[in-house]
Amino acid sequence: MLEDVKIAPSVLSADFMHLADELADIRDADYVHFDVMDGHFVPNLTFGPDVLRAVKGACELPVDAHLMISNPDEMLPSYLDAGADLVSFQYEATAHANRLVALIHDHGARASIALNPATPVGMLESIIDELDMVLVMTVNPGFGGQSYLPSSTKKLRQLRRLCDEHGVRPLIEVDGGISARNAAEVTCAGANVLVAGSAVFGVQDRPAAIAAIRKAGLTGTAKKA
Ligand SMILES: O=C(CO)[C@H](O)[C@H](O)COP(=O)(O)O
Ligand SMILES: [Co+2]
Repeated sequence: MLEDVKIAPSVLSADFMHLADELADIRDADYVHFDVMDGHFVPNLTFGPDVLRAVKGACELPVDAHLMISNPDEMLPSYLDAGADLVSFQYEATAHANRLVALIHDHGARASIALNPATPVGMLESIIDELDMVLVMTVNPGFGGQSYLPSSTKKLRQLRRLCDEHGVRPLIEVDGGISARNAAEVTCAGANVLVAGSAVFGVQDRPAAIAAIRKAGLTGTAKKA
């Protein structure tokens, strides 16, 4: 059976002055990707829990919160209370990954760990069975509009192998530099949730951009099957 490909446009690249209209434009997507940056873990600052709550109220898509923050242990509850449906925290930002995964599950949300490009997938060996998703950063986090790091493709295959060895099938999300041009490459390597910021919000026709990325991604899925 062919695997589905989910599209998660990142509001990092949206027009913040017209966020409600921007969200209406991506209703064909599967998630809204919400990048939280704190100016410490990454050299950029974006939005907090109140904006997440507003986004949640203005759109019907599940909110896929990506926390690029140094203190997820302290801040995670605020994002869960604000309505995040799926939460990724960065592996590099905590010594208590298991505790955070349990906290997310206790709130009824889905739990994910994000790996920076320099963090090997082997770090997930002892926790992979507990995860609903793994987010593979395909650029160094902090900014939209960067180019896909080619080494990510091999890493996705390694992650797929790790999941196979454990007999688990978490979602595999790729984030950074994804477009219709490389969607097939990443899905063929194992990704099934594609974050796209500039490739969606950087063009006029967002529904067409989402459809093009999905179509290209499905081509890669078919090759893998
Ligand atoms: O987490 C992120 C950056 O740290 C963003 O989700 C990502 O960069 C999306 O933007 P683009 O598709 O333009 O690369
Ligand atoms: Co992100």
